[in-house]
Amino acid sequence: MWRKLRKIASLRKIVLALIIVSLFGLFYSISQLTPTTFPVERQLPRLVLPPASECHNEMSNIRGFDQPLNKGNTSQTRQKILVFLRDGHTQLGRDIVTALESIRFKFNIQSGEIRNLPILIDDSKGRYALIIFEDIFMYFSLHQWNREMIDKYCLDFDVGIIYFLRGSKSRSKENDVVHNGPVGTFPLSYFNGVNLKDYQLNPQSPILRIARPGEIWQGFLPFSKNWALFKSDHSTYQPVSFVIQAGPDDVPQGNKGRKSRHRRAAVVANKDFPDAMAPDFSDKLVTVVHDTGQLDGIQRVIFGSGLTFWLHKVLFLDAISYLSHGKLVSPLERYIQIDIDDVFVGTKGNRMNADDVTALVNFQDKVRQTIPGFTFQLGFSGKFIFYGNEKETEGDRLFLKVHDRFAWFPHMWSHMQAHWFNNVTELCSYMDINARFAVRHHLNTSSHYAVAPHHAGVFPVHEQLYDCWDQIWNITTTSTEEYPHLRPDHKRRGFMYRDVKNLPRQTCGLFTHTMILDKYPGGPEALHDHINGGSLFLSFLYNQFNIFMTHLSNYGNDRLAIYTFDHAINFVRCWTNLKLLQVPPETMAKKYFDLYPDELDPVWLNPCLDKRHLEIWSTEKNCNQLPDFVVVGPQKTGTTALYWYLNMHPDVKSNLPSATTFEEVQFFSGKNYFKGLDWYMSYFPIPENNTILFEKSATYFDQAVVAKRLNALLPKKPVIAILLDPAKRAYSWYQHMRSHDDNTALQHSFYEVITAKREGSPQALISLQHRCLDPGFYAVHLDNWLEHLSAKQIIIVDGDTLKDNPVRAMQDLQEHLGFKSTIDYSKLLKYEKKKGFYCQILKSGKTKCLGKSKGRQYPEMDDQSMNYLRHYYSDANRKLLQMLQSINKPIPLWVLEQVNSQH
Ligand SMILES: Nc1ncnc2c1ncn2[C@@H]1O[C@H](COP(=O)(O)OS(=O)(=O)O)[C@@H](OP(=O)(O)O)[C@H]1O
Repeated sequence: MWRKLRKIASLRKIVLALIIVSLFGLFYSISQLTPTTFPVERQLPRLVLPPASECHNEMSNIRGFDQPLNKGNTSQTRQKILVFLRDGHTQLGRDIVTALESIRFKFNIQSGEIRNLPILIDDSKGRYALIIFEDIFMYFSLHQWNREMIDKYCLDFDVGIIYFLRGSKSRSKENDVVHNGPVGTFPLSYFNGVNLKDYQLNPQSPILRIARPGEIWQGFLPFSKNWALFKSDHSTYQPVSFVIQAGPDDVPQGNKGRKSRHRRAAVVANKDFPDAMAPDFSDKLVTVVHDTGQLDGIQRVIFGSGLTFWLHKVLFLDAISYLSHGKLVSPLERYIQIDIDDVFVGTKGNRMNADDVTALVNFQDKVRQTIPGFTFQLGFSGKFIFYGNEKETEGDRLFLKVHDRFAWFPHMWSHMQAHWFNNVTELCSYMDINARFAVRHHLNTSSHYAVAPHHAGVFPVHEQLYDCWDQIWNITTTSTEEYPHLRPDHKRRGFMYRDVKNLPRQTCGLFTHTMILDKYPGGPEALHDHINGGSLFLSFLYNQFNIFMTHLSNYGNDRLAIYTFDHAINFVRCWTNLKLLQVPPETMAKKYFDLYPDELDPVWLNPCLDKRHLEIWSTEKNCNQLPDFVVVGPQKTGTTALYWYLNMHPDVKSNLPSATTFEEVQFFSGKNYFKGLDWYMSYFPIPENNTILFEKSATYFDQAVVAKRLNALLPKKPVIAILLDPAKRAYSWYQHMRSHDDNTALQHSFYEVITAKREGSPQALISLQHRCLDPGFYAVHLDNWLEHLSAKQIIIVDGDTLKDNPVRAMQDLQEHLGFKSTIDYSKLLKYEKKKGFYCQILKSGKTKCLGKSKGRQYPEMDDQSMNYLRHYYSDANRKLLQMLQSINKPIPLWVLEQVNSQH
């Protein structure tokens, strides 16, 4: 009995103990439910793809972030690179340019044989902070005098040089030819013809900044037989990276028949190449070398191959930063935002179920360990909630339950594209339904960020989208990959329109139709390449701000998006010192435009010239409603007369008049540009067949920004500039201001105006002087036009001929413009003695002249002013003559006279 009782008692104890243990366990589990874990609602997650493994180099970050750069004097050089490229378009040349454009370093290219060096110094400042030679032998084949000039420049301005020396491919057409020999006159030799593997960075190299040593890029390095390997006895040379010789087994098999062409590489014994460079790495070969400048004071980095291998792209940026002493440096911070589009959208079977939502939350928590505060931005279209199958409906419910784990941004109520709506009220009402959906479900949309389905409406601009974004959501930030164009992707940029900041969005390689890794376009290898040093990695490398767009379906199925970003973030972490960060979209936009203020102003493009843009442009719009040519001025050269004459042609139609600036739209030059393309197009009629549209705004010619803008919107279209003796033009402007009762012009003689000292004179006087004199530096302005337009596009009209013989001027012009039918202006124009100018012959036989404000009556210019201006413009006119001759343009008689009179 006692025994029984004892047994029962001990059983009770066990049960009690079990209860206590379970309670402890429960308590422990609850206590562990910190925000970084998430209660898993359903077991059996669908994740089949393995997570990324840890880096090998956790302890090896010797210098950590922001290691000090090569110290040197940077105050005497500009932030620009001089690049010497070989003739023709080589892959390496393109890679260099793409890398520089991607990281947005400014550069000047000199290509082909170098006879004369470009100007290196102006105003005693070095024009370049770094020099790059695509081929080191270009440098050695320079005339000694030029080479010495470059060396002296580098010494005087503390400027470094990057060279590329590629093996057989760079210098000979033969493949697999073993070359070896000295590297020019440097105490350095090279050889190639060896298959290589296992790329490794030298942790001791001071060049490394973005590149983080410690990992080994294992395996065979494709095309490495062409890589040059360096040897030297001199301690000025230090290795930046190492490789080792691959054995025959390391060569990839059956790789598109490549193997058959491989000759067995002769084993290169290290002793054959006495080497002071890498005593501790005796089995290693050096393919990127740093000349520390011990010999001649010039620091150099020499790449033994091109930039095809991804790590060389990283080292290239590091070499630029190091050799320019940090003058050309990209910050280490990389801001990341990952948008998930189409939340609640998607066909049955392609949406996320509850497990996927859980996996997403858990992944977000994991990313937060690397990127503090990382939060996915979810773009929703409320209409389709609960449209999935049962499990997906559960997923939707869980999304709503854990809504506060994410940031939310509006997409469109039913994933509609903004440009389908020309009626703004209708568009806004759809947005409003989505807004009410967000309120109902407490979705946090406080980021003032939105993304338009298919980018529609953002660029090309659909005003209605901006209206409704403002009205319904108070949107301040968006992102698109369509500005200025989708491709090339490294040239995507940001812009601001109607106070909405548009950030460039990057492509991450996940598509709506890609569901699983096995079916990834190009196979899983393609995605892995993309992550491991390929385009996704390069996006992190080159862009300080990365907004990636992904889709809901990529987080269901095999959760390819989680896999992709897990591995991509890990790869960046392991191989670079880049610091991954996240800030809210508005803050990101602010940071972006603080860094790239030049991008704030949009540049309008013709939507019809980009297929993708045309697809997301309202069908009610018509690109034919744009001018076929533009008269650009300058002011007071007879532009109104020309405008009037052109309008007399039955096929030619000008823009409609403006309420404020009359016959001129003045779009490209001032504030009107920010009113957008629709505004500009509204000034043109929809042309009939054969109609030729044109615009004239005399303010365009001398405003530097116009050429770029005009050519962006109207590429290849002709522009017409009228050149009149700049002295006469200046005087005409002065008289124009007097007749407009301008106080300064009334109070000062012309001579006083043009000779006023720029220091100490009243602002109004200086301003009047500028407007009189500056447009007359025709060569300077033309030079700017020629930077953006071809010489063929520019038509020069002689202002004197236009005034004194408009019949001839108009005949010439019609021919230049290639009009199908030309008209005879002698039947339309007649010199009117009383007016002193040509006037239009009316049907009645009477004449009609331009109004009083054109062809004014005023006294002739005084001799003193005339002599002053002759001298003032003498250089400018001589340059104009040279420029017109060099671009094969007819020379106005007055230019010849002015220049000849100087002799
Ligand atoms: N046919 C005809 N009728 C009237 N005026 C003519 C004509 N042809 C050329 N000109 C010259 O045009 C000068 C005015 O130039 P713009 O029209 O370019 O001036 S503006 O910039 O638009 O204000 C104007 O300058 P002013 O003489 O100073 O008034 C004229 O010299």
